[in-house]
Amino acid sequence: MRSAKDFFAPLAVGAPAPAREVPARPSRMIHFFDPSNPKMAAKVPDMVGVADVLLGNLEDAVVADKKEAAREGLVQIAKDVDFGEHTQLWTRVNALDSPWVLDDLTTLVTEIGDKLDVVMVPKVQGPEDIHYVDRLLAQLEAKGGVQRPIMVHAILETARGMANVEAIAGASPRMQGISLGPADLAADRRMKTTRVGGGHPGYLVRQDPTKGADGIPDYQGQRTIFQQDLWHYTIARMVDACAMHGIFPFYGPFGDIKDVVACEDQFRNAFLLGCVGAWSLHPVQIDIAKKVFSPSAEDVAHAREVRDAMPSGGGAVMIDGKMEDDASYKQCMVILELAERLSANDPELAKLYAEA
Ligand SMILES: CC(C)(COP(=O)(O)OP(=O)(O)OC[C@H]1O[C@@H](n2cnc3c(N)ncnc32)[C@H](O)[C@@H]1OP(=O)(O)O)[C@@H](O)C(=O)NCCC(=O)NCCSC(=O)C[C@H](O)C(=O)O
Ligand SMILES: [Mg+2]
Repeated sequence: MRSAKDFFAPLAVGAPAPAREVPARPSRMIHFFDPSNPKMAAKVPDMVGVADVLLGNLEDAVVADKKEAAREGLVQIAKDVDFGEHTQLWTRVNALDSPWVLDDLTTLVTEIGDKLDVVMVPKVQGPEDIHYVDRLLAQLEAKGGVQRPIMVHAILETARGMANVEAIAGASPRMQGISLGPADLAADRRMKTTRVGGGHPGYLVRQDPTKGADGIPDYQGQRTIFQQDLWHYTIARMVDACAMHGIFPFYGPFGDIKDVVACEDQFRNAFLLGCVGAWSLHPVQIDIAKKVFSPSAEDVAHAREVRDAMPSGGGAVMIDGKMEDDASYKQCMVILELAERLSANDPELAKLYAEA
């Protein structure tokens, strides 16, 4: 076991010291692009300032014979594009049991380490996977002369990873956050779904049958059905693990690109449960995430009203017929801090909130 005293010591001589706090930068959407796809790659410069996070994906969705092209493409994009102050550059490397990941990490950290904010690691099974990446990143940072520590983001997409989620969240000061990977997790759990995220019409609760005049339930009569959220338990547990360790939880992909309504619902459920962002797979999902993961003007106005009515943050007051106290004050402060952080990057939001 590592001593708590050593937790913030670099894991290689010459590597930058680990971050003591996770940088709280707006990350409402992690926008995936395939760096080996010339059309997508060409769009990256125009997405700077539009997406909070641009992620060069090297793993699933990139076929085996394009793995090297994707890696080299990402290096070129990172060298050519100025990502500015408000857009982060992330990558998703190949899985730790794949033949590509060692070259992914070696190439990316030594060639573009100073431009990479976060490395997303898929199919993380336990804290041992994070320890491996942590040490390797430190060695490569030292070798490449990288000046600030690259953060690590784990994807929760195996039953074992799920069982170890708290240990994964706390495995290293590099841990920036965790995303739900619903497609791989469903397969690993042997769930009987075939989708990439979202709900399922078969996962439902049905209203009780009404009784006829004879008191006998009418099993064949009209009954409302309520579709349930397949991901509630998983997201809630991931959110708790992240909150416990001061890192950020994210919903992952929503594969039905055309169903922008259900995508917005899925993202909003995650936002309300505590997630700070979601993945966008197609440009159309960027605006959905931006809308959902930014607090509404009404919520910001209400949060301000509560804060102003309780300057000490304590006591109990009535606002619009509802009791507000220390606990609702704290929730309001979560909304206000997020609004402030987003406003610093987004003048339109700043104006909206100022006028709220
Ligand atoms: C889903 C897509 C395959 C759809 O692509 P396409 O059919 O080309 O869509 P459009 O015709 O509507 O595209 C219009 C133009 O926009 C460009 N485009 C599309 N997607 C992107 C993008 N992500 N970034 C930038 N530009 C994009 C197209 O090239 C078109 O350009 P033009 O012709 O010049 O107008 C495609 O969107 C896609 O491949 N998306 C990414 C998929 C991905 O990354 N998947 C992996 C993440 S999900 C996952 O791994 C599962 C998870 O791990 C889990 O286990 O749950
Ligand atoms: Mg996956």
